[in-house]
Amino acid sequence: MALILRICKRSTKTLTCQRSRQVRLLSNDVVTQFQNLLGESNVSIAETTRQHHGQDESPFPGAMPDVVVSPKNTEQVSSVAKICYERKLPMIPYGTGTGLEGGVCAVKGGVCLDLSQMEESIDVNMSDLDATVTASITRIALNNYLHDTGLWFPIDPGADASLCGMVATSASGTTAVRYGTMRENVINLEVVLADGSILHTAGKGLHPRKTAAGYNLTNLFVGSEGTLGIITKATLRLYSIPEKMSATCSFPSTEDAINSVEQILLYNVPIVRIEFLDESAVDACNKYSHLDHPVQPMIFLEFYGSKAEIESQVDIVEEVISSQNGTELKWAKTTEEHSKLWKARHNALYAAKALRPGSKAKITDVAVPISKLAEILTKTKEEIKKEDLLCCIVGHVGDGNFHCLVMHDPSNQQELEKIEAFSSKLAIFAQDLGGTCTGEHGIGLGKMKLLEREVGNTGMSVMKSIKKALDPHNLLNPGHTVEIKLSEIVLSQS
Ligand SMILES: Cc1cc2c(cc1C)N(C[C@H](O)[C@H](O)[C@H](O)COP(=O)(O)OP(=O)(O)OC[C@H]1O[C@@H](n3cnc4c(N)ncnc43)[C@H](O)[C@@H]1O)c1[nH]c(=O)[nH]c(=O)c1N2
Ligand SMILES: CC(C)CC(=O)C(=O)O
Ligand SMILES: [Mn+2]
Repeated sequence: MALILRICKRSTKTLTCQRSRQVRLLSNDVVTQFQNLLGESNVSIAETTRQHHGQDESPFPGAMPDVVVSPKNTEQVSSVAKICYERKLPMIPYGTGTGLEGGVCAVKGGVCLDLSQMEESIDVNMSDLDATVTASITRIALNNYLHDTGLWFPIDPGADASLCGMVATSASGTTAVRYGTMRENVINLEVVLADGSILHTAGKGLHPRKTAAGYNLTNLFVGSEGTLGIITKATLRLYSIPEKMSATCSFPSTEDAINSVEQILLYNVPIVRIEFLDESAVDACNKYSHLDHPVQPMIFLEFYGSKAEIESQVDIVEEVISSQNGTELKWAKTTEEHSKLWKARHNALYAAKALRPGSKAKITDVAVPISKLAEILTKTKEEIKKEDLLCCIVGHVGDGNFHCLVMHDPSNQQELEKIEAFSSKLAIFAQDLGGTCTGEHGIGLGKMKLLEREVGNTGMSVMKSIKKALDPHNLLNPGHTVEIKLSEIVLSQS
């Protein structure tokens, strides 16, 4: 037991001095081994490269890996994993670094596998409405490729993330209310496991629309945040590109806006996007994206379908919003206006940060059952006022999911503590209302305790058993999501 305690203490120290850590975990011969395998230009120990790969778009301070390798195909990923497994080196998969929960921060050093340099391949089955992509393909690249086919992949987190990274974080975004999240849209995955073996979660080369064959291994990897395997290929559902129209509507209060959303959903209107912005978010977007909306709570809506279908949806929506004191729908009349509207929504993060130049944004991500949305938003607004926070709220309210963007000075400890407390309180509100601490951004570095609170001891112990079964040496993205401690590894091996 004494030995175990000593090991744990040392590992904590390594963690806290990550940023200034000079001594690398790697010996030169490992670097040479990677160079022989991948070619010199695909292995980097340059500080700027390591820094870039140890940081995502979250406010977490980055943590550099010891080396960044750029495998070109699945076999090379597998060979890298075999080396890491043999030498017990941490492996951190890197997609495009747009994550918002510190997922790529190499908190225990190790080998970053930059998958953006993998050979690009998109294999489309038009008649089956699916496509298989390699890990370097981003969602915009896929949609550009598909453009002339009349098909698209609709899951839209705003950022041009890699599709396999979106699988890894279980991403969603503005269109989930109609198309679901990554969870509902992945058919099969190719995954390199910790020891380098290659798994096809739904069987090699298979792409059925449904399956009841054994455990759902595909979904096990959705939201696994690099901690269970390295996703090298994903087979995804495609849809036909519909006709679309967008509009906006302002409300005197948040409650009126949210009541409208609830009713629109209850009337079963097949809305494709229904996004909420509070008055601070409207103000920020007006300034940043040169819009002129009244500074009041708003919803942005998008309708898909034929002219007649859209008309019948709009009839219901107009009736609902007028009963909730909403303004008349203001339509985006041209393609440019349509793009400008959604671009402004997707740039909400940058708009919010511009309210306080030089600030960072703490981003919350709770989701609650729709019936509790008005209640949690009211409580959240009260907290924001009480704590005097500079905060914008945006939300995929059709899914009961919203984000507070709280601007702060990361060097101001007092401010940081206040914001962390606000963020935890909000997550606990959500859980107590039957919701979750993360609708789409993941657990990453900051929400492990909240995950425990959410799934309970038994849930946690099942998650840890899965982690131990697939990654017995805790090499895959250690320090994130579901952590098995050194003591548990030592005990389980003795
Ligand atoms: C402005 C803006 C707006 C948004 C968002 C970001 C930004 C910058 N996001 C978050 C982000 O786009 C989302 O988390 C992506 O899924 C991350 O994909 P990357 O390829 O960038 O993964 P990134 O490289 O950031 O990695 C994220 C995590 O996944 C792991 N990972 C990456 N690729 C992997 C692979 N091939 N195999 C195994 N593990 C892998 C990493 O190890 C890490 O833990 C978001 N998200 C969302 O859901 N809804 C939204 O609305 C938004 N909006
Ligand atoms: C920075 C976040 C607010 C990004 C996001 O999830 C969104 O814009 O919906
Ligand atoms: Mn979002």
